[in-house]
Amino acid sequence: MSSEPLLRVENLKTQFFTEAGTVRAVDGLSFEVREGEIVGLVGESGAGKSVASMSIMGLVEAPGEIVAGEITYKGETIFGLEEGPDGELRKRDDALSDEEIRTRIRGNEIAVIFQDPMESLNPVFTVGGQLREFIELNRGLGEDEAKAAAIDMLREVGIPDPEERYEEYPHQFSGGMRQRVLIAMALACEPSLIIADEPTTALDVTVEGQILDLVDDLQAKYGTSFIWVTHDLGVVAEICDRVNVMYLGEIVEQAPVDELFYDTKHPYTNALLDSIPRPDRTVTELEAIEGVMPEAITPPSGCRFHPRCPDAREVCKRVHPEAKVVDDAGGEPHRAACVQHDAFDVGYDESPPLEGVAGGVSTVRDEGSGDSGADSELAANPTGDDSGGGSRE
Ligand SMILES: Nc1ncnc2c1ncn2[C@@H]1O[C@H](COP(=O)(O)OP(=O)(O)OP(=O)(O)O)[C@@H](O)[C@H]1O
Ligand code: NI
Repeated sequence: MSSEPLLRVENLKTQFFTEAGTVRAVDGLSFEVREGEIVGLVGESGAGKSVASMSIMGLVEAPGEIVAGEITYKGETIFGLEEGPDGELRKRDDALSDEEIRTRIRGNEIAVIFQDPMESLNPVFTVGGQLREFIELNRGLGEDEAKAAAIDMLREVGIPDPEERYEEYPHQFSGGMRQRVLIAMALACEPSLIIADEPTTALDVTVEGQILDLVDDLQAKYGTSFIWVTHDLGVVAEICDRVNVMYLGEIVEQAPVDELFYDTKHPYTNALLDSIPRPDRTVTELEAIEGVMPEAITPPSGCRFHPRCPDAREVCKRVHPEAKVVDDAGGEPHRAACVQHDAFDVGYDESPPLEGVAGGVSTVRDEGSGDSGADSELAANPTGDDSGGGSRE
């Protein structure tokens, strides 16, 4: 690869030290974002998408901690660990300080948009006032200039009558309009990267579609890169260039968006695809993925998806696969963490199918079967019982 990516995340591990145990929320994440790209982070609730986003922003709070990995942004190390003289982990000398991240990176270089605009907007101040103040602080503009810039931004994100709306309070805006305000705020400092954490999840589909179109337009105009966090592959299809599918803190598949949809390499991605609405299927045919995602405190041995995987074999209980290149998609690596691919060579083909788990059961349940015995069994005891002999690292 000739040019350095905008953001590079390598082997990132973020854990929460709770009374119940250590939550391995992000467990060895590696991906990159190139200039002008929209990169998806997709997976079910609890996959670690938000914790990954917070880690990149330097916003992980106790009892959470980044325990491994390196994050590089524009060639600069914004996070990195090394072993100190007593073997303890400490921040590397060349990594930015918290102060530098707060003043130089957050907002100016990397901005974030969260799902709930009411958490980011103060209900007692006008929308315009908040946007103006943000621009004043971050761009060093005077009050009048900042106000003009704020009104321009409101217009830019498609808010009608921006001069009048400037004087209104957040509760006077609809959900979609509030989300547009947050996009305006994120764009206001012309950051190179915006991390959007499910910003359209709470909106109805029509409004969601409008916001996605807006982001597409703004992305083309400003060349801003995005990390788009979502549980919805439909959203991914609409705006992402490349996708990372996450399961229990790990990336299980990584590919350009068309490759992911048309040449899916991981059974979990397949299951996610089966669970999105499609015009050719009725609602009763549409099914959620069987079972529930296990807790990140005690992830299953071997492949973490094996207790829910229709393709699982004995070997999947033992071998923990790291995502490997399984296909070359026109010069773009297509990675998957599944031992059924030749790249793994651990004897998947000879390994007997697993009994008592999802092996051989279709991901799409029969209509009306509801919570049948078989399904509940799949959901039960997802951690399995063989903790010995695993090559989990
Ligand atoms: N403050 C915390 N303390 C303990 N565990 C936490 C904390 N924050 C997150 N976790 C755990 O980290 C894991 C990953 O959570 P995260 O919020 O990143 O998931 P997510 O993929 O963003 O899910 P969602 O789609 O629900 O937003 C989960 O198991 C969650 O319970
Ligand atoms: Ni989240």
